This record gives sequence, structure tokens and C-alpha cells, in this order.
Amino acid sequence: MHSHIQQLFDIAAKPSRKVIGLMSGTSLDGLDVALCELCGDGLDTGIRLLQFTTVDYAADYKQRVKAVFSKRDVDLQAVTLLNPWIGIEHGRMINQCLEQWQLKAADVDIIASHGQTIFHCPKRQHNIAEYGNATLQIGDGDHLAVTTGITTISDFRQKHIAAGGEGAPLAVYGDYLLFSSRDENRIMLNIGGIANFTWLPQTLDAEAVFSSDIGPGNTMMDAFIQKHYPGKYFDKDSSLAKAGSVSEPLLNALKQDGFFALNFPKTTGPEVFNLGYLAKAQQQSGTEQLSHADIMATLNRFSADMIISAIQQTTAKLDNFVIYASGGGIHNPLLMSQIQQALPDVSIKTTADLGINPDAKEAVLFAVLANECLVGGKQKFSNAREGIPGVTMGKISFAD
Ligand SMILES: Nc1ncnc2c1ncn2[C@@H]1O[C@H](COP(=O)(O)OP(=O)(O)OP(=O)(O)O)[C@@H](O)[C@H]1O
Ligand SMILES: CC(=O)N[C@H]1[C@@H]2OC[C@@H](O2)[C@@H](O)[C@@H]1O[C@H](C)C(=O)O
Repeated sequence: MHSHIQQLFDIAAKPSRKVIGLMSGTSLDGLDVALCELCGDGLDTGIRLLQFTTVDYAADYKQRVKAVFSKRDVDLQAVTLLNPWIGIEHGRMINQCLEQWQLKAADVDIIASHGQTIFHCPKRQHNIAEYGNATLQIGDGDHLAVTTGITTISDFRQKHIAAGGEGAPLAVYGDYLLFSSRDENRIMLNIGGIANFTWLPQTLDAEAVFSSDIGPGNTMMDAFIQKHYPGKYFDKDSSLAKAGSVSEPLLNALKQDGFFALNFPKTTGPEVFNLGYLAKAQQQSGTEQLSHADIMATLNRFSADMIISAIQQTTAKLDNFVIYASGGGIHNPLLMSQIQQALPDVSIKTTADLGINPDAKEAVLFAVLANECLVGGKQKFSNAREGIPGVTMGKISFAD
């Protein structure tokens, strides 16, 4: 038996595993690094978040990735060069974190790397007959493993698509295994660049679980700030949005896209929800002359309204459910207050109330997926009807 197979066997046989979960999202703010200790598997997964940090991306890193991000026409050489380069850069960031945490590579069993999505293209978005769902994450796992000396599991979304899904949201697996409760129905609402949610019935009936993207979370607001206020990356504390007024004509135009007519589950990205989408809606509604504050107020309300309607649509006949929010959007006070005002009888908490730092949640979910890849599979959790294949995900890269 190759020592690599023995290594996997030994890790799987341990009473607990130290896994570094990584998430780099569509907001491109930084690399989320979550050092977790996991035991068990499936619904018996136990997890402790030992360390968490977001390693901010330097301006140079952001520029390099943005040059090939969510665009149809890009420099293929740049993509080819970035794939190993991001793997090495992420590896260097992990090595810095281990040094800060006074840990060595040998103290970590596995890295679970999401990589960086540069294009997401479900069939219902491209509508090209010969092709199915597709998505592309770069930041090669082999380069990450060699740079850190740690066995790495990466590229999770391809198996999801190979087994019939759209490659996202993957949060549903970790949400179901970590946050299902027999005491209450739960909605796990993640507000990142794109907003997505998972419905967790208190029956724990896997057939009733589903997860879907909703539409833009922060991505259009961020893109507007980054275009018009160089050096700024987002509307901190909603200050610009609070200074403006919502334009109803623009808001109505923003809500017209065919994506919102699709049934759940569905997925999307900045390929659809971007400044071109905003410009088109402004042209259709004759609102090109709006102030920046009014545009930001309207984009904020747009994200809030789509989140609210997704929740109302899902829980129409239910009253006893609790929302647990996560992702950077929870730090947007106007966004969160609008959601709460529209759902006055609903308790809106964060995953901190469930013991998981809301900023770390997505990175933690990839650690759970890696744990399932190594020791899971017994807990058959799938829901083909809702686009949730019952498969393990991830490609394994050895450090030598
Ligand atoms: N104080 C704040 N005020 C307003 N918005 C904030 C604040 N702090 C963070 N954000 C928002 O959160 C975003 C980062 O959130 P997060 O890291 O969840 O995004 P992401 O993980 O890249 O997205 P995705 O989940 O789509 O991959 C920022 O770009 C910003 O829009
Ligand atoms: C293709 C891709 O990277 N999608 C992301 C994006 O960011 C939020 C939302 O859209 C979600 O569907 C997904 O990430 C999270 C981690 C997921 O897969 O659950």
C-alpha cells in the first residue's frame, strides 16, 4: 500500500481530526482560514473552531483576480498563471497563520480548500443545449499541498455537478449535519456577495431540506463602491445607503430579471448581478441621473427585498422558525434592519448563537465536507429533487 493511502487511513482512524477550512468568496475581501477539530461524521459530527482569521488580500492580489473574475472575455494566459499562483499564495497565507498560532504543518491533518470561483455558469444561465451545469474555481490543490506540506482536499463543486447539481450551494451539507435541530425549524441565511439560504425542518427529514441562492447579497453594493470610491471596498455600516432614498422605478427594474422567476433551488453569481445589470435597469427605468446615495439605498433594498421574499415564499404556511444569519452582510445594519422590519415576528440570530463565528461559517463548512470525504458517507443525505446529490466531494492532493 502506498504511504499516502496509509496516511489517509491513519487520519480517518483518529478519534478527531484537525482540518483547516478555507473560503475565498465572491467579495474577494480575503482568505477565510478556519482551524477546526472534528470528530465523528454525518449527523454525529462534532466540531470545535480552534482558530479563525481572514487574511486580507493585498490590492495587487485583488487586481490580478478581478482581471479574470466573472467575465466572458479574459486573458487565458492570466487564468493559466493564476491557477498555481493562487494555490501557492493561499499556501503561504496558511503557513503565516500556523506560525502565528505556533503550530507546525504536522499538527494539521487536512486542508479543505474551496479555491476562488472565477466563473459560475449553470445551464439555466447559459442555455446552450450541448452543455450542462458548469463552474470554475482556481487555486490548485497540489500547489497548496506542496507549499504547506499538508494533504489538501479541494475542488469540491465539480462532483456536485457531476452528480446532477449546479455546483452550489454546498452549505446545505454542513448546515444539515451541524445545525439541524429537533427543537425548531431553521433557516440558515448566508449573506455574502451572493445571498443563499438553507431550509432545515425540525423533523430532520432530508427529503424536506433544500438550499438555494437567492440573488445579490453584497456583490452589487460592493462593486458600486469599488468603482466610484477608489480605495474603498464596501459601504461601511451602510453609511452611503442611509444618506439616500430608494428609487421605486429602479427597484422595480432590478427585480425584473428572469432569474427571479426560476423555482428554487437555483444558483447565480456576479456573472449576472454586476454593474452591467445595474446600468441596464437604470436605462430601463430612466434613472441614470440618480445620486450615488439613492443608488446605494436602492441596491441595499433590492438585496433585502429578494431575501425577504425568498424567506416568505419558503415559510408561507409556517410560523415557528428561526433565522440564523452569517456572512459579511450581517455587518450591514441597513440591510439587516430592513429584513427584520419585514419579518417582525421572526427571530433573527446569527450562527454565533450556535457556537460558530458567522464570518467563519463558510470555511467551517468546507472542513465538514473534507471530513465527510474521509470518514463520512454512512449518513446518506441527498435530495435529488432539490438538487442535493448524495455524494462525497473533493479531490485529494498529497504534499509529496
Ligand atoms: N461593516 C460593514 N458594513 C457593511 N458591509 C459590510 C461590513 N463588513 C462586511 N461587510 C460586507 O461583507 C462583505 C464580505 O462578506 P463575506 O466575506 O461573507 O463575502 P464572501 O464570502 O466573499 O461572499 P460569498 O459568500 O458570496 O463567497 C464585504 O464585502 C461587505 O459587503
Ligand atoms: C459558485 C460559487 O462559488 N457560489 C458561491 C456564491 O457565494 C454564495 C453563494 O454563491 C453560494 O452558492 C456559493 O458559496 C457557498 C459557500 C455555497 O456553496 O454554499
